[in-house]
Amino acid sequence: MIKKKKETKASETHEESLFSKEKIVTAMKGESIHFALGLLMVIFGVYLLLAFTSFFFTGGADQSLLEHPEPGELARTDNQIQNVAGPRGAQLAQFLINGCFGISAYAIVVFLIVAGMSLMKAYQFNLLKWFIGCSIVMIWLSLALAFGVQPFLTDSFIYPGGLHGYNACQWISSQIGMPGMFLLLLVTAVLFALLLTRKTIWVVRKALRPDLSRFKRKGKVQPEATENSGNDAIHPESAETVEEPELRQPEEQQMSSQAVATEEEEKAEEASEDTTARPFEQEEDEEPSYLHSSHSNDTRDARVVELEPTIAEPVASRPTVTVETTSQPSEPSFEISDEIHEDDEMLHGELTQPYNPRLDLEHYQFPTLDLLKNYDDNIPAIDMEEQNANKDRIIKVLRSFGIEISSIKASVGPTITLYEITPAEGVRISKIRNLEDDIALSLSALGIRIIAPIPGKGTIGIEVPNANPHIVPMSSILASRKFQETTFDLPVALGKTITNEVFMVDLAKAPHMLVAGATGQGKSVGLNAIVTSLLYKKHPSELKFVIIDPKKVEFAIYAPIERHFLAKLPDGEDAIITDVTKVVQTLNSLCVEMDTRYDLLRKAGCRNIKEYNQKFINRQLNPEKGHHFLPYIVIIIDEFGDLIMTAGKDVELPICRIAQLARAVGIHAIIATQRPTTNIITGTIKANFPARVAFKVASMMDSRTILDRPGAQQLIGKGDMLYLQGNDPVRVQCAFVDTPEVERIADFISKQQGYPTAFMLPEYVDENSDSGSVADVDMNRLDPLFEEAARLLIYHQQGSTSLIQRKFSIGYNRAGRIMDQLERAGIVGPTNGSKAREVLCMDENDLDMRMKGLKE
Ligand SMILES: Nc1ncnc2c1ncn2[C@@H]1O[C@H](COP(=O)(O)OP(=O)(O)OP(=O)(O)O)[C@@H](O)[C@H]1O
Repeated sequence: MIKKKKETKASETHEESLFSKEKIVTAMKGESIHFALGLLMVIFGVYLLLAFTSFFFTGGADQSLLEHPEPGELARTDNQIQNVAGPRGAQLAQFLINGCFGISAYAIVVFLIVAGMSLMKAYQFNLLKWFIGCSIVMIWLSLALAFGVQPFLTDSFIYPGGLHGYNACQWISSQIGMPGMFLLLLVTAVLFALLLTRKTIWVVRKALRPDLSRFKRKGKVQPEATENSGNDAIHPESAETVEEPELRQPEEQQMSSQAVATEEEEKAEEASEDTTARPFEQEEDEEPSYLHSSHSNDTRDARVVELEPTIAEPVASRPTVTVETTSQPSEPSFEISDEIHEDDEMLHGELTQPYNPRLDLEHYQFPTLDLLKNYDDNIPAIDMEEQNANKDRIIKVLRSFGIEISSIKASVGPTITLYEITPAEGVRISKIRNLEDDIALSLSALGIRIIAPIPGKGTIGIEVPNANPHIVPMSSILASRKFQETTFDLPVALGKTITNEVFMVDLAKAPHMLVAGATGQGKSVGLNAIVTSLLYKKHPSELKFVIIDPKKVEFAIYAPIERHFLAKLPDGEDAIITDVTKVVQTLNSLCVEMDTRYDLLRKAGCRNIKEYNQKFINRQLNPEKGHHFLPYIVIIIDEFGDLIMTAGKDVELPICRIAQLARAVGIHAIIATQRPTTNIITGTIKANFPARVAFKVASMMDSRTILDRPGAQQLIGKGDMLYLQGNDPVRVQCAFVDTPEVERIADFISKQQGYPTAFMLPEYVDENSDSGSVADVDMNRLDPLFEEAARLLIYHQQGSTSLIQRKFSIGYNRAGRIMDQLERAGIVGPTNGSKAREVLCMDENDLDMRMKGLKE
């Protein structure tokens, strides 16, 4: 029995070996046939080359013989044909050049040699591409020559475009005229060039606009090389596929001068666009010899050292170096990976210029200053009488309390005059401070504020309201050089200081602002001034507002700019949020947005939005991996007190999260309240809103709540405010912008082309809310986008409805339905609070199987 088994086994082994021998023989035969065929093609190509070239010199003499040969004349040994390729070569040349394609028949020679070399495996070419390329060149050139050259060679024996070119050209010209023929040739040439290299785009652009400067990339990735490189190292046969010697340079070469690098990049780009391979000898010459030494049958000394200079960008320019050592007895593989962050990859190809976020709305015009009211005529001259009277009174009052002063200086602001007093020697500052009320009484004016001492100076300030205050028009602030030339990321022009200086803050640095003031003291105007100054400086692609207006009327004027500057929830009907439940959802959605942005920043290796956007602009981040230009988001919440009263912690918690974390990702909050009490402006909120704006408040307590000090109760209203950031508050007269002005600005913007919708915030699904069960989802009527959506989520490994919405430009409801179907199909997991759903399908194969199951 055992013996029988052994016999069977032996015979099987014998058969196997025979079989494999057969296979080898067949393979060898196949290879020989290919080689022989290739050789024939090359030789035939060379023969045609000789015939064609000789035809140009001898064709005239041979013409009559070729066209009217006596029977059997050409077959005779003493034929009179002068072509070096003999009568057959002359006939071929006569047929292919004059009879068919003219001079462009040389394309046949090129293809024959290319195809032959490829079959012989001397060089590797993509034959289909070469075939199509040669055919197009041949046909186009024959037309072009017939069109452009033939008319000038009327008495030559050669038809430069051949009969084909001549006839085709005649017919097309008869249909579309000579100019039409010319344009047709031009456009087909450009399209073909585009097919060959994307550089054509640049060349055409440059031709259309010569002052265009090419964005010099510092480096780029050749994704094909990156993807293949790992395999190349493991399978030597993959070395026979397309190789890019430039991409496999040793490190020193990588570090060569920028000029060389740029040249090489261009070469590499061309190489990647052209599938033409390099000769194998060339590869072996250029690559380190050990590159091909692996994976022979003898693995004892196999070493693979692979250099993948995937990225030539300076930060990530270090190539991944993988050293794999295998030996007998085998040693553990050893890998040194000087990792390049996946998202630091630079893109290449058609991306020749920095990304321009404004390009989507490239014709967008910023609002003009003439939309604002001009109050210039109203500025009153300094009332010297008033100034002298105030000075005398101050001196008199102080004297009556035994305080002598050595000098007094007045700075007249728009609504307040600051009297700067230098006390005589030996006068204690606290004494003056204690007399604040008495001085105010004797000056019989409200709103006296004593600053003792003025920070950084040894003087005491007494602020006295002007008898005739004048408003600070928004136009004067926005027209100021300071605003016009600002380099702030989010410039907020608040008004003018007491010394008539334009007062501006950078909201990006603020980074969150608390605005308080009793009713009617200028809060709404202040918020409008903030929004207006941002609208005058920012493009719709760079800034989005989330406006929360529980009073429902104050901010309705911004509704028209929804598609330009507003952000809203995917299912939000109005971009101006007035409903408390929507407020909670929106704030939570902003937290999701914040988390997503942090994720993007982390992947990109950036610390803040500015760095991130800069990288994106430089095309160092791959949009395919979810990267996109991030606009700043400014959240404006009016009547915050009302919200806290109705929604309490539901509002406070997300606000605090945003205030604590969102700065780096470009989300900034401005909250305004009439009631600056401690139950509304809690400790946590205060701690996270370092920039405070106080309009006049009702009591000293309120002032303390908002500014941590008294003073705001003494303001005079109408936009008189204190701005605190850091230690000392600055008194500012807020710029005035009234409703018709804002309406005009909104109208100006809304009339321009905008985005299709408002900026969509990510969805937020409340874990506790009663959402419909997925069991109810109808799987018999799958959405037409179901499969594509599944592939998208699998690719990104992120189960996000907003991703589906964005990619397919569909509404929230449809995206939500698709998501429910995906959950039901087991492709994504259940909702996961504010996070994206888990994708349960690992790859496309898995999906294909599930899809099959669904279709059955
Ligand atoms: N910066 C300013 N310059 C001149 N006048 C101003 C300024 N700000 C406000 N005012 C005047 O004060 C009035 C009330 O201002 P605003 O509507 O901004 O107050 P508010 O604090 O928002 O009040 P509420 O809380 O009741 O909405 C304005 O109609 C205007 O006449």
